[in-house]
Amino acid sequence: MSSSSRSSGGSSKGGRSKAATPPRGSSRAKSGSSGGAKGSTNGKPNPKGQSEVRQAVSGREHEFLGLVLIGAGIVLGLAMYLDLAGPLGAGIETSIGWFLGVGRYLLPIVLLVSGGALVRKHVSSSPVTIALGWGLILLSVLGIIHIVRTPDSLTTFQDGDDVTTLGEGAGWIGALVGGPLEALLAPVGGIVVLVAVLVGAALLITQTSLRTMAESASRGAAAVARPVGRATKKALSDLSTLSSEREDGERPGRRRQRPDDDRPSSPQGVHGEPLSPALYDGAEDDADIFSAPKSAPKKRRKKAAAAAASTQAALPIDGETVGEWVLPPLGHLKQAGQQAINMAEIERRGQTLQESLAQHNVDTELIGMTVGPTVTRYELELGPGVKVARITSLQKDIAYAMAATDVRILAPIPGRSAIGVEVPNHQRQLVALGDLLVSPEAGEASHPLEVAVGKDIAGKAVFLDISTTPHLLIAGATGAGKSSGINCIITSLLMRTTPDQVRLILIDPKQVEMGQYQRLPHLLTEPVTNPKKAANALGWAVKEMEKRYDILSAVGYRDITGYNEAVVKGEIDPPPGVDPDDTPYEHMPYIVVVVDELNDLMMVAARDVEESITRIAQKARAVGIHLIIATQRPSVNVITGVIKANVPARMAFAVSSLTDSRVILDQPGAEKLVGKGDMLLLPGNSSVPNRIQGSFVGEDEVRKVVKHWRAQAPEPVYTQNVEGDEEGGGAAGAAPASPPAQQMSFDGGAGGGLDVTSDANAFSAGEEDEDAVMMRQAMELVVRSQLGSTSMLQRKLKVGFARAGRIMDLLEQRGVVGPSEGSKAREVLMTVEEFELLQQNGSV
Ligand SMILES: Nc1ncnc2c1ncn2[C@@H]1O[C@H](COP(=O)(O)OP(=O)(O)OP(=O)(O)O)[C@@H](O)[C@H]1O
Repeated sequence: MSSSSRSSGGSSKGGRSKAATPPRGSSRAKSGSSGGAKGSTNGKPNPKGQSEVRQAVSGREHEFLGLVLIGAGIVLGLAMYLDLAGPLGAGIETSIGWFLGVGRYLLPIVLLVSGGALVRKHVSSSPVTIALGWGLILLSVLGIIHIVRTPDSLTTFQDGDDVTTLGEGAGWIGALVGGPLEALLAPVGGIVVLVAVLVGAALLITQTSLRTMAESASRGAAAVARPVGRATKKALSDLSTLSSEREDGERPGRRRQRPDDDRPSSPQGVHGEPLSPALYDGAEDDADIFSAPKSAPKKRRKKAAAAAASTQAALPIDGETVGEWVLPPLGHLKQAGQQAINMAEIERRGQTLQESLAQHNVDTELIGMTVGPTVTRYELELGPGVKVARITSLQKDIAYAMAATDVRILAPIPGRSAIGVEVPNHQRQLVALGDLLVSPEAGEASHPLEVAVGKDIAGKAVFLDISTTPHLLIAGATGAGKSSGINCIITSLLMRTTPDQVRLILIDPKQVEMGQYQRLPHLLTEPVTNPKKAANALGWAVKEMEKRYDILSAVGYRDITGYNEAVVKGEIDPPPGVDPDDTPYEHMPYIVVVVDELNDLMMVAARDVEESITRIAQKARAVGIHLIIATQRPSVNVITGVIKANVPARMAFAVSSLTDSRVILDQPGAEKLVGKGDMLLLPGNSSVPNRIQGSFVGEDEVRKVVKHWRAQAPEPVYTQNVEGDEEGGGAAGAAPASPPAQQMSFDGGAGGGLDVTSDANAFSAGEEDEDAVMMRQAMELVVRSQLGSTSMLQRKLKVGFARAGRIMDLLEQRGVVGPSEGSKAREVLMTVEEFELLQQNGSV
């Protein structure tokens, strides 16, 4: 939304250049007028005073205009609603009434809302667009009122009483708009046209797409409809109860007795106790609004998935429900919204650039300007015979003339006959992660691993698909914005994906950056801070990669996408000799390994770390394991040739030297960046870096998102031995602490324990007692919650996904749950009563 308006406000490509590029003459004229600010006069009276006023107001015009509108709205409101604005107010009301009829009562509200929006800068359009939009809304509303309230509208022009009629209808304006339309298209046709204009005007003001508006409208309608529906349902059921009580004399008594009734026909348990399963621990209470499956559904054989869906639908949050999880609502993230751009100053600087080049005898023409959040790119066309190198040699002079610390020159802009000069803006715009996630580009991002990165120079939101990247190297000097960038990537993943889709390993030798993500259900292990253990974690990822390859090759799939689709469709064909009942082929989530400060790892275990990174980088893409590695020391010791060769995508934040830029990007540029999230992004499939202002997410926002996830899974279930121990070594091939295959396997549903060569029976002799207890617990959990969900078992029993999957299979064999339904929860076939009967018989 904002991106489009900004790029139109600035400039971008064809039309943009025309709109934003002042013709030489006109720019000069503007420059001349603002030149007064520099003290140059042209003999006209008092130019200095004028320019001082203009400077004082410059960039804050919207505030002043907003205040005027608010003032007018208050005065009109006093006159119209309270009759408190004296004779002048009454006179104004009468005159406005002639024109607008009853529509006048809307006017104070429109003025207050527009004024407030202007003052708060919550506008995504120019004042002209807003005025036009509101004007059209007013006209169409008046037209509609006229058609609805004043059927004989056209006759009203002819007799004296009709002035009053118009005043009570939609006024002269309503008559002028609605009358002809009604006469030409009949009332219905006229109303259709006016409603279309109304919607078009709303789109103009909000700068949203029709789709987004329709979605917001349907969300709003749903929010209203839900309580209304519930109230109606309750009223209807009350009515039916009353009528059935009248019909059946015995029933009333029975209903009244229900709380004491021994037969549990409601969500209450036996003896009227609320059905909170004994095995649900106290942590459940922390889950507050999210502990959905607390009350058991009434009916036997009710689909568990439907139960989950219904309980989740009742959650008082707006986040989307995906499987058993609810994504965090967008409201957890702040939005910076549209920020003011001082176009006069931008144009003046463009003129300065052109003039300073002319002073060095370089003939150029300013053909476009693109105002980004951090820098403005001026596009220059060279005069005949002027060499490109002339501009690059004047880099320092240009920076001097523009009073900028440094400028970056694109000579030429790739694919165009133009030179780009990127000059830092005097006033930067904050790019909030929330802005990116509500942008149209976010709607287009469909892959779980598409993460929000920032805004490009045209103000367009940029998403990076880590699945295709497939590994990312982030480098930059200290304070340049690496950690903020990583936080945005992680938070973006947390906002858009569930733990069933993406799992994380966070490696944080700096110890301060990732503590906030502790106890997230997405984590495979708690954030690793010990460099030795971090090397082990990388070694674990290599083993997991190999294991996944084994599984894929055993069942004949080339990559995780095809495999996961087959799992969902139930089309996995196990190899000969493997019993599919014993070996549950589970959905494999993506695994993203984030390393914040590679240097600290390289100092401890350079060889092991390099070997692991290289092996993952070479092969892991197909099995859904991706690396994001950051370092503030972009030296060749840290980013070795081997790592560079295997990690093609680069995110370069500001660095201190050209050499550092070459190490990261294999080209200069990063040394010209201005810090605080200003970056060059090489997505891996191109050698032309894209300049982007990285997004920012505050600690409080991250806390809210993390809290949201923790509430859904109060007890983190970490995979054992991901980090091994300090002595365990971290070599890719060496198993840290040599855990048994069962424990080493990935527990997050990735087919861990799906080692087709291992004994698939989860319950070996030595574990029998423990397993019997666990089976009992699992059965009770599933029956009491009526939710046949493997990941619920995983969470509640604190076991890996593979183990939970096997327990579920045994529950199926015992007739407690139905067969697997892909990613959906299984049907629960046993009722609480049946379970309790079994308990009483001692069969469980
Ligand atoms: N995208 C951004 N937008 C606005 N400000 C930012 C952005 N990124 C970083 N900053 C500012 O820069 C400061 C330093 O950023 P950050 O901690 O991410 O740097 P870093 O490169 O990780 O540094 P170090 O390597 O020392 O940890 C932040 O506290 C923040 O104020």
